[in-house]
Amino acid sequence: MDRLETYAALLEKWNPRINLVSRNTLADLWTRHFVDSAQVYTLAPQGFSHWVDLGSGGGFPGLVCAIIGAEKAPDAKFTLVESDTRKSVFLRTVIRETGLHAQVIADRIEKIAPLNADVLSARALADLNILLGFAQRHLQESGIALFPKGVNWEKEVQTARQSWFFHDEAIKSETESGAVILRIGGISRV
Ligand SMILES: C[S@@+](CC[C@H](N)C(=O)[O-])C[C@H]1O[C@@H](n2cnc3c(N)ncnc32)[C@H](O)[C@@H]1O
Repeated sequence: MDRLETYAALLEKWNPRINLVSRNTLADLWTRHFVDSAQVYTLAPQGFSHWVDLGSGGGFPGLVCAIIGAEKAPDAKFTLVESDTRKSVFLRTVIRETGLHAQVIADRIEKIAPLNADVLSARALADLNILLGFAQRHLQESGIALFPKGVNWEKEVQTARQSWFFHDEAIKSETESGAVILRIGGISRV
């Protein structure tokens, strides 16, 4: 909780300058962003060792998961990929101020070397079809992808099946009616 409080204070301080979360969700930071991200952590497999969050922005869900992981999985490594330099500086600042075991790669997901994650997350980054391409590049064969998705998730899954084989489970979101977290594994091209 101390780490989350530090994170929240930095977010409130930096947000007017770099728009890490939309201004109308800042008042609702704890539910809309912290709890929403924390629920993703609960779906990760036991004993994971490298969690990669793509397009982290202000750190959701990756940084919140890294904060939980600092206590629940102290040996695990967290990597956040964010191409926007100013947002990366913010993420590194929170990591330093909270003493987390996490690194930030300030580059494009498509450009960097494969990260070999066993857990991969991404919220509000891209269509499932695109996300599966990212997952194929950065996730181990036996790894698990966790993608929060809005009410149109079924359509996204249907479309993605035209290009990808995968098994999926849709877990109801605790924070948004009709939304889910897709838990996906066994990803390969059709
Ligand atoms: C809509 S924001 C979502 C941020 C955060 N995941 C959240 O849910 O609050 C998408 C973020 O992904 C980053 N991004 C988009 N395309 C990217 C790419 N190809 N490589 C790395 N970062 C990317 C953007 O800079 C932006 O910060």
